[in-house]
Amino acid sequence: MASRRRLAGPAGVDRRQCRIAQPRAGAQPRTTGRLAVNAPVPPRALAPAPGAVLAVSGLGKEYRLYDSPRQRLKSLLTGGAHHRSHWALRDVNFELHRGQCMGLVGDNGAGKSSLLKLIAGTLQPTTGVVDRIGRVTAILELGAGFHPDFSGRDNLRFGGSLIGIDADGMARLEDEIIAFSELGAAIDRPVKTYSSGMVVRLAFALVTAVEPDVLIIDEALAVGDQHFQKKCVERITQFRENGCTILFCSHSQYHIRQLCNVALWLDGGRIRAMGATDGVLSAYEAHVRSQDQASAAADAGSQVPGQLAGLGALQSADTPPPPPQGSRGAIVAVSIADLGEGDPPMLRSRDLKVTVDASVLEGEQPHIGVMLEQSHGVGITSVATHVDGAAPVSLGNGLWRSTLTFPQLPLHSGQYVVSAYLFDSKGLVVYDQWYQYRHFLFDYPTPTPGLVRLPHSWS
Ligand SMILES: Nc1ncnc2c1ncn2[C@@H]1O[C@H](COP(=O)(O)OP(=O)(O)OP(=O)(O)O)[C@@H](O)[C@H]1O
Repeated sequence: MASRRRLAGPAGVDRRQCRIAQPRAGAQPRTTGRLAVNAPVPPRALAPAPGAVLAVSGLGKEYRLYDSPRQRLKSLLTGGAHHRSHWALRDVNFELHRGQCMGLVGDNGAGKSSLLKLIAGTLQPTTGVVDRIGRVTAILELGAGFHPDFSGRDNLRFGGSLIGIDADGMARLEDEIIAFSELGAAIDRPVKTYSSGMVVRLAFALVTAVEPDVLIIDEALAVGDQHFQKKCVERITQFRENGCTILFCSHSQYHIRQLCNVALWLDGGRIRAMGATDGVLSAYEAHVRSQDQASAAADAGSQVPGQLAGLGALQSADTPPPPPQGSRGAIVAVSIADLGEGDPPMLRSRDLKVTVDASVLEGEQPHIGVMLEQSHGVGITSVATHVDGAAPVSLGNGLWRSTLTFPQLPLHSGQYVVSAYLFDSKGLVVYDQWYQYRHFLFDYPTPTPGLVRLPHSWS
């Protein structure tokens, strides 16, 4: 079922040993459409190392920018260079093995989507190679490949053929795909009558109907309602447990921490860090915080020192945020016991006791998480009921409560902030979050340098 065809939206390629670009030593630039394909000799072996299912070597992507359509036409007709060059990716190298799940993070414009499209094969590299083994399925622009005048069912058959599901395969899978999409009778209506959520459900159900060897997901969890998100995360988790290799790009650090064992941070088209998820995300979060503080300082005017401006911006978050739209649950209150007066208030107790109240739809069993940070954004700890084998207590009428206690809070004097999270029953989907909601001061009588007071002994 090898196929070189591409679906403009959800894309899939079913190939054994699929290679996107073959570099030739000393090759002259070859022009295909607008893209010059001139892959220099990559720094490493071309074939993935034993056990690797994906190898990216010396990968680069140049976009050509024209000032006007006229310049573009002139360039095509004369072959001359009438463009400005923008390198979205430069010299990207990594390998992924079977069962690895890699989260991709980076600022807007860092090159994440370009990298995923190059790996999926919907974009050609300017330099370097991508070597892949087995069936590669990409969930990029969900639903973009559907024809609006055809019914959902017709689109399934057409779209399925593009990702390597033949007529017999589709006959076997159709019922399951329609059931997952929950479209019911609407499956026989033209796609142009669907809401965007319905299109997304159909597209996700189709492209994940057959488990791939490599699954590429670009922000798929950001679309659709929470019920759909939950089903997506469960399916992705199942694939991961079965040994599928996953590349997952998301602005949700929570989902990356949940799903991925390695992470890659792209910065200005280059790899800034790659390795165990926690280390890479911590470094990336510190970078995001320093950017936030710099822009808060700029907003607050030059008379406010940088860090104080950042704190001011964080404290204004003490107003409860509105519940997320179409939500299956929402946090309704977050309180800290024994707070004094002042802004921020002083914690009068030695213990930190945080109570989170949440409301969820009937039949839901939620979980609750709490994150504690220094107020200028240095993380201290995150805990959650599902991780600790605990559960919130039902107060009736869909209301739930968890109280978290840190006895003898082992921190030094300083200003701290609490964030609260509401999760689904498996701790996979974030229903609601009150990020950096409650600030407080803590006073420890003996001033010593450091972040925490760890239990310790001398000998
Ligand atoms: N078709 C294109 N033509 C020209 N420039 C492009 C094109 N697609 C992307 N770019 C540029 O390449 C850079 C990387 O874009 P890309 O979409 O890969 O980044 P990203 O990390 O996915 O960003 P975001 O998080 O905002 O989606 C950006 O500067 C972008 O403007």
